[in-house]
Amino acid sequence: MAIQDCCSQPGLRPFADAKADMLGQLETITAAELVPLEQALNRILADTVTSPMDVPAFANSAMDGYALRAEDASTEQGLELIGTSFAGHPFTGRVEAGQCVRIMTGAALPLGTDSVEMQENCVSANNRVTFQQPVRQGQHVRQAAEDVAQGETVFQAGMRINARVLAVLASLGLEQVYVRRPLRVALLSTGDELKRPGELLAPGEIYDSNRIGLTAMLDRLGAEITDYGIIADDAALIRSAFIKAAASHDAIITSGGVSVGDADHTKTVLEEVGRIGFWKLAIKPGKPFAFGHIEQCAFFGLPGNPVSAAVTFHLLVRPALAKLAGEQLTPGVILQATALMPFKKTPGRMDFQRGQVARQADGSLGVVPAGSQSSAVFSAMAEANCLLHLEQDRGQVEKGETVTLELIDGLYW
Ligand SMILES: Nc1nc2c(c(=O)[nH]1)N[C@H]1C(S)=C(S)[C@@H](COP(=O)(O)OP(=O)(O)OC[C@H]3O[C@@H](n4cnc5c(N)ncnc54)[C@H](O)[C@@H]3O)O[C@H]1N2
Ligand code: MOO
Repeated sequence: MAIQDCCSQPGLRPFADAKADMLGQLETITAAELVPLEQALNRILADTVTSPMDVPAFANSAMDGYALRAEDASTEQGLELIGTSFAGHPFTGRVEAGQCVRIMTGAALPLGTDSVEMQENCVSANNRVTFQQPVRQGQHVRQAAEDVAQGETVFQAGMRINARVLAVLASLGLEQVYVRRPLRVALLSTGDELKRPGELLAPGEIYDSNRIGLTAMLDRLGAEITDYGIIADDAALIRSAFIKAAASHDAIITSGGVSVGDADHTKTVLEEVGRIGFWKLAIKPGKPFAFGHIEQCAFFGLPGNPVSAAVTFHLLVRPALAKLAGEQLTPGVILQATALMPFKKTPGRMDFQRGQVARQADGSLGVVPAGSQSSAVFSAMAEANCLLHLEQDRGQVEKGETVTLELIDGLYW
């Protein structure tokens, strides 16, 4: 008989249901601004991007060699060399039958030619070039509009501008781009026990690690962060911080104080000054996660346990911020792998255990736990490269069973 999970409780909200409910309650900001490309990295496109031009704008060579008419390549006495086309300095004349032009990679294809042969396959002497093999029509030519055609939709609104997108925007000649304004996010840690790294710890105190980790993730997502620091476990202080932050932010993110202890005020204050969307989910880690609103400001109360805070940020806050920002979120990479060791689990909560996945000698994917699965052990989290998605009703995973997992390496955290 399965041992009952000590922390499973009836009435916890299933993850998928809560997430869908949350996303349904969030409204996307509408404000957009025109920014120079130099400032557009990591911003969200507010508009569809259509190309103002063909890219490339002209047919050009993919090789250093000779431009010719393909059918002329077999001419025994070779072709007359009549000029050179450099990138940025096209050959301006017209090439007639029996003639060719020296051409460099990226140089415009001269009028009258249709193909390029790389110089390694040519012999050039006394202003004549002979070709050692037949030339296929159009070979080594990058045709106009081969990359992007004028008027073509290149990117949809909602795309996050990464370095690759930025380079494409530049290739279209765009100097500026319409993006949504950054989200304004207020961040705070609650807890009498918290000190900033560098401060001396009194007995019973610990360092606030959640805030710097959450700041780093929010930074990577391009949010404008207001750091409210550490707020003591005092309902009045928490209340005034929430009210102040709600007036000028799109979202408030807190960590700690969402459970049921005597010093846990976050959820109670949220109920008082705002509205709770939900509290307590059938997930592990992160059960006491609280979502709601204060006025128009979205509220995300993350549990204090560091692993719970990071995992619920990824599972819930990340998609919520995408909805607020109008970002089309690219789905995570979900894979199946074989458990190379058992993963302890009891039915009751969907469990996002931290794992290390790697390709095995036989080519299959195998996964092992990334150290302790305690939600207080963050060092194991730092070693993980994946999150297992173990269904709510599933029990212990035995060695050899297949599990679903999500890659987390290389993301924003
Ligand atoms: N009777 C019950 N107790 C608890 C339950 C429950 O259902 N019934 N749930 C447990 C679960 S699950 C979690 S998760 C935690 C969440 O608690 P809180 O959100 O109220 O967080 P705190 O109690 O304030 O802190 C928990 C833990 O994390 C440390 N912490 C807090 N903030 C930070 C920070 N910024 N950086 C680093 N570490 C932090 C804190 O010192 C505590 O050790 O509740 C369980 N209890
Ligand atoms: O939900 Mo808590 O995060 O299990 O420790």
